Amino acid sequence: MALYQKEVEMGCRAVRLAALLCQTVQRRLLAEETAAKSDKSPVTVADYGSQALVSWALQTALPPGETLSLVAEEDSEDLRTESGAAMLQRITQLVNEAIKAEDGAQPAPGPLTPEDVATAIDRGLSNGGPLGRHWVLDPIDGTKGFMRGEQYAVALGLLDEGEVVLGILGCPNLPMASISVPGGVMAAATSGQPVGCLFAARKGCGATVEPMDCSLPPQKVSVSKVSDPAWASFCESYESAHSLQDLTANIARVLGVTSPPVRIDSQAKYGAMARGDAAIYLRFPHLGYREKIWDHCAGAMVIQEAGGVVVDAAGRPLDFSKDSAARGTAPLRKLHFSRGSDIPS
Ligand SMILES: Nc1ncnc2c1ncn2[C@@H]1O[C@H](COP(=O)(O)O)[C@@H](O)[C@H]1OP(=O)(O)O
Ligand SMILES: [Mg+2]
Ligand SMILES: [Mg+2]
Ligand SMILES: [Mg+2]
Repeated sequence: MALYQKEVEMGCRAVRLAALLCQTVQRRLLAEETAAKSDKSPVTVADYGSQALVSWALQTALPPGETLSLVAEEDSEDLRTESGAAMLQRITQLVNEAIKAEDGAQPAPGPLTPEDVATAIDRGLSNGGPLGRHWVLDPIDGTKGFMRGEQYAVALGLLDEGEVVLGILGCPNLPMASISVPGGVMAAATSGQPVGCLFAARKGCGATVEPMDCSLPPQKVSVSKVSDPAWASFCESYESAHSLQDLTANIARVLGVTSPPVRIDSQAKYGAMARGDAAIYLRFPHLGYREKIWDHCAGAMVIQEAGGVVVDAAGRPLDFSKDSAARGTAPLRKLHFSRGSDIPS
């Protein structure tokens, strides 16, 4: 079997399963399904449920005795408090429903308990690092977009000896049709093509996209061939709190970019760019914010395998292998992306 083929299959199944749960929650998003973490960022039952499902699916796909190493965004601390108990119950119910919907059966030896779900979530507490294999997960990247009913991604990468070897992006609300059309996402969503994309990239093997609903086979994707910035479109965060939009507007102006920025949430931007919907992604977080490896690992791999380049503001490649006590952090304070290295930093 081709290198990492089994891992791609494991990862795609895990991401599809998680996306199923996210779609269920997004359809009936209720106030009580949302909470605020200690850093004040929002978290929903779907963030936790998605992480529990990916962790459970990956662990059960490993040979008996092999332990999963997972670096993931969420942990069960708040769910284990008295006030978190009801949320944990709800997550457990959603997780079991998603497993049943996929398989038509509950897992042996029976439905997962709240304790099983909390344990699955906490499997994401690995520190990662340069040795061995580590899966890297953002169970919902773009939680704010998810809560608005817009774009988000289930983002799963795999590090092997410090190198990213797999990237899988489930984007349940991204249309299969290009969004670089007048009317953008809304127009693409009503074009008759399916909505919901699964991007997968394996080191040295290129990147593919297929509909989340499996209605078409995977097809190869490649980044935009536009080399003149005057014809390039650039994308950035929808949330101005996540990136310095004044700065990116200035950079775009200096480059001669004429079209307005495409603003969508999450690593869905990397997916859209991998198939050429935009040519440049500029991201400059506000001072003091530290990017996490799960926010870029899968997306950067998809872009690289689609022929693009992802670098930090100094033009250096991103390093996802730092083993850190402050889990998951990587030296990505400022990030920009382009097909070449011609953007001033
Ligand atoms: N203050 C912040 N600055 C930059 N990025 C942030 C900030 N707060 C959250 N994020 C992360 O930004 C990403 C959203 O990307 P975008 O801004 O491109 O839509 C997510 O990874 C989100 O985390 P989360 O995974 O919790 O949603
Ligand atoms: Mg978050
Ligand atoms: Mg994120
Ligand atoms: Mg997240």
